[in-house]
Amino acid sequence: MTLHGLKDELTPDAGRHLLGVVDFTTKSREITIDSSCPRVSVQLATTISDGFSEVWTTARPVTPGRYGEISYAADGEFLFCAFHLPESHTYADATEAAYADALALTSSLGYRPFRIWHYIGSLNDLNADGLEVYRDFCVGRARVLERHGITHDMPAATVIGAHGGGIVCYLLAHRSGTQVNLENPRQVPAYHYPRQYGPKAPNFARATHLATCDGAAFVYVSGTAGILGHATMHEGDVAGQCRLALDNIAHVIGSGNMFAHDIGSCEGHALTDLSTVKIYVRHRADIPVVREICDAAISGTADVAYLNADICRSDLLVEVEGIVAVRPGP
Ligand SMILES: O=C(O)C1=C[C@@H](O)[C@H](O)C=C1
Ligand SMILES: CC(=O)C(=O)O
Repeated sequence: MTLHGLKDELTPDAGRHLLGVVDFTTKSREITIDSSCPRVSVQLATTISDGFSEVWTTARPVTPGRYGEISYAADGEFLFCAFHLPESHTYADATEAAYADALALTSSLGYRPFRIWHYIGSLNDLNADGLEVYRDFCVGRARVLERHGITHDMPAATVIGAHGGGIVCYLLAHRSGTQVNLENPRQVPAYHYPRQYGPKAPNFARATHLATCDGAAFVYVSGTAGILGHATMHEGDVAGQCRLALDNIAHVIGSGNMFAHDIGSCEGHALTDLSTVKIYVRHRADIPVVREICDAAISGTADVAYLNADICRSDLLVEVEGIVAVRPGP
């Protein structure tokens, strides 16, 4: 399974099969299952030309399906699934129900999630009860994880604002790979964040290393911001936050952290090893500054997308996620 890339076209390479397609586009649409896999839309492009598709492919034939509100496709080793919650006055209950279905689906089919993305409209606005929408989402997610006894072992994740359209969640899961969820010694684990950030802490790893059954290996880096410990740093300074976010990623994927998590040959990776990067910038006017900093740090051959989006704390101005292809698969 691999990320075919951030593409304008969906044609997979010869011998590959579509597992899941995520359209970053200008309007929210219901999830469809066309041809063989779910097609998800995230309302995060300002113009059609800004849009792109995140295309996940696999070497094995894919079988699509639905489980309650969850659309999915699986090839026997990898699974892509997604759900869309319509705009609502509050989200905790609907998040709890949909997350429960997603975890029930993956575990009933014998898959383990290794990367999760969530895109949430009005992320920093207050819900009908006066709670920030992101914190409302975290309450719903926490209820399910606490019921499943999942306290520390969620994989890499991203929660980012969308330009509308309720909540879109999609995830990747595997059956027989070797998964190690990574933390960053310079940051408090999200699941230990103090209550000043919300009634229920977020729950995700800073990154996930996956060695697949096919001999490939990847590091999936969570949405990463300018946070040290649990505190936002460089308030009001988008360049400072961007440099710290990149430094946090460099620490997470570096040799010291690989060694600390007993991963393989403990080889480390650098920002120039990131092959696919999505960069989220709160203020559109800040994109040029962020682009100058990131383009200088990331390889010129990487697939990079810059998106104007809200971020899960109102004092955060930029967030970066990425993938390192440690060993390519078949
Ligand atoms: O709540 C999350 O899962 C999460 C929030 C942000 O810190 C970042 O996008 C990563 C994950
Ligand atoms: C807020 C954020 O980006 C984090 O918890 O990493």
